Amino acid sequence: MSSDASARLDALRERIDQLDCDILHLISERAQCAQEVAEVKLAEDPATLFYRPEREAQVLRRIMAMNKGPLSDEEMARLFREVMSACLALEQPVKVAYLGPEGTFTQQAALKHFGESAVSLPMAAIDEVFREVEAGAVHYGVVPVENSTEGVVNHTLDTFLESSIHICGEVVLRIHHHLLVGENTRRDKISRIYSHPQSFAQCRKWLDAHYPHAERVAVASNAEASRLVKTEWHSAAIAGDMAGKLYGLEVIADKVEDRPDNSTRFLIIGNRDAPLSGSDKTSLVVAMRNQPGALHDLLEPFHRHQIDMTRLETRPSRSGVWNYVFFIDFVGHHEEPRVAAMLDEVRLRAADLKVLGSYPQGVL
Ligand SMILES: C=C(O[C@@H]1C=C(C(=O)O)C=C[C@H]1O)C(=O)O
Repeated sequence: MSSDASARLDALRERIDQLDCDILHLISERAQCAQEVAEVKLAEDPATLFYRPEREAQVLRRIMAMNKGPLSDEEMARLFREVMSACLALEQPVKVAYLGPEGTFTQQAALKHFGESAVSLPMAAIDEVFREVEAGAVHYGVVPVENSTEGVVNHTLDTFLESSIHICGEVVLRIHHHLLVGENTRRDKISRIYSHPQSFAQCRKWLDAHYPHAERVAVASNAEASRLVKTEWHSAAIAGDMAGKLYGLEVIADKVEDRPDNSTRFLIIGNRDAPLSGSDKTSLVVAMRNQPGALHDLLEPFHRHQIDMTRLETRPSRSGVWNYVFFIDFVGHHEEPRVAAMLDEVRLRAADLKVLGSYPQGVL
């Protein structure tokens, strides 16, 4: 290296050392503020929840709005996500149950939403996640609710019908699937592929084109698929990064999902509603009587109050009273007067109406 370049490098590194020192002090000062916030919250209410979804969403949105680069808004928000996660852990580490096992996309969604300092616990089934939250064994739960390619996760919606749980957040994850093998796999002899049925469905065309003769074996999770591959020389798995890393598998074809925009939406469930964050969504379940015009009656107030509906799902009723059950997501918070007025009208027309929760729109 020339002496000029070497001198420049030294100067830049000295500057970086100084900046790191400043960042360190600023992060520590921020963490102290968070500790004081905890004291204020406790003094107000001994049963307080330290985690505040609406405030976290506001912090991240503000950071993204202020960011001028060179790091992207998403990258900057991801860094601040971790700073907040660590600050919250000083107040109280947040405990989160997710649909396991370890290595699932739901775990990845939990990490994306709560950061690395959260304590996350894998559950074997969606109802178990609900139960843990209801019982107060964890603060929050994370469950998948819809995939852009494969549609809704019916089991999650059905569980809401029988639960008093609130939705207090959403997180959307881009889903990339890879074809993975173990160190003993004979790559030219792959005759069996393991994966979760949803993942098979999301990679159907790719598999038809590249492995038309391999047997497709559906298993309970992509993590389980990855585990099985370790023990067989003629098998591969379709799974995501986390599951592959967990079992030390190697990617032999990456991003094999049929649609490049393949993404899954997850819900954060808890025992309390989230206050207004300024950019919110609401989820409802509505039962209508079995009579002509019922769907029109339900939708008309949304139209008149100009409320933006983002999803409408119909599920078969599980009791005689609820003939039609509709799950509806829309933009707005139930505390906004315009939304409250619309809800009052729908309530009069419906056999039953339950607000599952108003929550900040996914930021990351
Ligand atoms: C510091 C607070 O508590 C938690 C930590 C936050 C943060 O680090 O910015 C934000 C919201 C809370 O989850 C707060 O409520 O302001």
